Amino acid sequence: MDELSLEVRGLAFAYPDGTQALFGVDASIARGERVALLGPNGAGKTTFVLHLNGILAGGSGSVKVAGLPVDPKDKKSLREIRRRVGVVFQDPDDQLFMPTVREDVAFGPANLGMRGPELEARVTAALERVGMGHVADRAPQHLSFGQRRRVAVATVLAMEPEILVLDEPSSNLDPASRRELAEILLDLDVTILMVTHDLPYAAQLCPRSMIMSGGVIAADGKTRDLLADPALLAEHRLELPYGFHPDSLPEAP
Ligand SMILES: Nc1ncnc2c1ncn2[C@@H]1O[C@H](COP(=O)(O)OP(=O)(O)OP(=O)(O)O)[C@@H](O)[C@H]1O
Repeated sequence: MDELSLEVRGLAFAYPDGTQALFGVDASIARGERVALLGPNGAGKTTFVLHLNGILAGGSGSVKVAGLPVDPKDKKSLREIRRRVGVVFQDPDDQLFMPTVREDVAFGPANLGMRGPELEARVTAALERVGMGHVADRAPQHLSFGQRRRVAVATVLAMEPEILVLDEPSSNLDPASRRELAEILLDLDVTILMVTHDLPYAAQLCPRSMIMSGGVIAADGKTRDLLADPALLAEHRLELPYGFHPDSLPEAP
């Protein structure tokens, strides 16, 4: 098995209207790393993430997930790529559409052909990892936003992904739900790429961060070092919350 969960080389992409969003992105993430992807609005973060499972393609460069190239023309390998790259979207309602939580979490593995006790065990394990076993028989739309986000994480974990990609995981969460999700994520034994504008969350969860700006990776290093560099932050329109000092946090584990 490849030691890299993700390897991106020279990724460039323009939308059909001609907007060039990525200008040659190079990025590698080792298995088991937790990395934050930071950057101002319009930097190209979403465009980048949509290339990781082949939703966007057609530019130049390459993306490999655990050594397997993302090739949208190869339907069989794309299926495997979509199992390996688990994307948790910002809005859980984009991810939850079945009558019960259990069916939502079972949907992906069932699609891969899993049935019976094996499927049940997979669903139970995924829900337990996010502390949501007790809502398995409830309707997703009757859960709180924070609960729905956790269930959305479970739907992805049920696929046993190589890399968990989280788009703004802390958005719309109250402080307690935000902290509880951080504890859950820190406990997972999976490679994580987290797109976020929440710099303290990046500092808490991700030892390493990449700053995307103007369609390239403008900086890549220890989260604490990047956040302690006011000139770098200002250059890329990143701002720490009022009163927040990166030195006040222990380094992410
Ligand atoms: N469907 C589209 N068609 C044309 N241009 C697009 C499209 N989607 C995004 N863009 C452009 O591509 C660039 C990168 O946008 P992208 O959404 O990837 O940035 P982002 O870093 O995710 O921003 P945000 O933090 O606001 O989510 C921007 O210039 C944006 O206007």
